[in-house]
Amino acid sequence: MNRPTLKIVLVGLPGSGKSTFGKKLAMELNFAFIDLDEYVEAKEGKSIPSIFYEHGEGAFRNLETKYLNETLDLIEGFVLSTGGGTPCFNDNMELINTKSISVFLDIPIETIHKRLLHSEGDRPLFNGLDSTELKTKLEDLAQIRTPYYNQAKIKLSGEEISTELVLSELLGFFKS
Ligand SMILES: Nc1ncnc2c1ncn2[C@@H]1O[C@H](COP(=O)(O)OP(=O)(O)O)[C@@H](O)[C@H]1O
Ligand SMILES: O=C(O)C1=C[C@@H](OP(=O)(O)O)[C@@H](O)[C@H](O)C1
Ligand SMILES: [Mg+2]
Repeated sequence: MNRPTLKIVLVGLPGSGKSTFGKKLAMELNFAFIDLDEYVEAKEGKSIPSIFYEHGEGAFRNLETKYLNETLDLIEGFVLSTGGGTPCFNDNMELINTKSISVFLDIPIETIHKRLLHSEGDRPLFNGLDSTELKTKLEDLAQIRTPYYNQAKIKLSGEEISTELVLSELLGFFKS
């Protein structure tokens, strides 16, 4: 059987579930899965937090763009989960839209806030924030970043996103 060539790129706020849902979507569609943060970490041999803390956010953004280009140029299809900031720097959203079908996971901030309060792992943007500060930071990020996310070809709004919903939106996208 021929391998799929469709490239699906998930965008959205940190905590919207891009990494978790992307892996599930790829598995259910039998597509390859790439998480851009994991790809950067594997290529650089460093964790995202250590890149942030040792070299600064600017250095991370340059690496993110470099590896976004590299992954988008892969020949075979895939589901790619980006980082929350990926679409918002270095004209990355334009690049994503030129080379893939972009999908915005538009999850309510309250849901994201709850998820991140219970989530493990080091997220440099939220390091050391209490619950109230985290909520404010998420609201600030949403205000700045939503105009970028809204450029996605498909927008999925709600608390729970399913593979069926993605497939039905993809069908609508290709028919229109
Ligand atoms: N549908 C979901 N329901 C409940 N918790 C979720 C769901 N999707 C993701 N999470 C949790 O939310 C946190 C952020 O998810 P993650 O996939 O890392 O998001 P992102 O990659 O967008 O930052 C993780 O702790 C994850 O387990
Ligand atoms: O929103 C951001 O700027 C970031 C989000 C993270 O990815 P997730 O959205 O997968 O958490 C990661 O790329 C990095 O910590 C920066
Ligand atoms: Mg992620």
